[in-house]
Amino acid sequence: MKVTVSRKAHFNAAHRLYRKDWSMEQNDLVFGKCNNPNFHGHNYELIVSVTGDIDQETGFVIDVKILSDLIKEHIENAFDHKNLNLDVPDFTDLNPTAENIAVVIWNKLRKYIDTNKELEVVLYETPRNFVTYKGN
Ligand SMILES: Nc1nc2c(c(=O)[nH]1)N=C([C@H](O)[C@H](O)COP(=O)(O)OP(=O)(O)OP(=O)(O)O)CN2
Ligand SMILES: [Zn+2]
Repeated sequence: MKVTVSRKAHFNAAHRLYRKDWSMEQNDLVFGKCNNPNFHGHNYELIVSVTGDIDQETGFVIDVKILSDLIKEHIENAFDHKNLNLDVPDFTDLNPTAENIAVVIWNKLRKYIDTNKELEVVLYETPRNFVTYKGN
């Protein structure tokens, strides 16, 4: 019997969507206003879900406090009030799209979640735009 436990979190961050190897014109064409050289910001909303069997002794799939602490330490502390392009090494050579941010978050958390449990990341960049990554 598999059960999913989810924890919500959020962080504010600035970013610019562009490729260093493209001209300004090409970046404008593809990324539009998101290519603003002065950056722009989002209030990101994150939902991290862990799916697995219920431990018969504790009744937990995963202790939500442990999940919350993992998100705080590895995601919020790294991303909150940061410029993703300039302050976060993961995006030095990776465009900080919602898709790429979700994959980076998943990879950061995966190593702390038991291998017999599944991990899913849902990242809202705006109230209407969100992406999902499950590791494949
Ligand atoms: N596939 C993706 N497309 C876009 C991404 C992305 O990460 N993945 N990101 C952006 C920009 O970051 C942009 O800032 C998104 O904002 P916006 O288009 O303004 O989104 P809203 O939901 O606020 O806008 P409405 O159209 O008013 O709903 C663009 N594309
Ligand atoms: Zn944006």
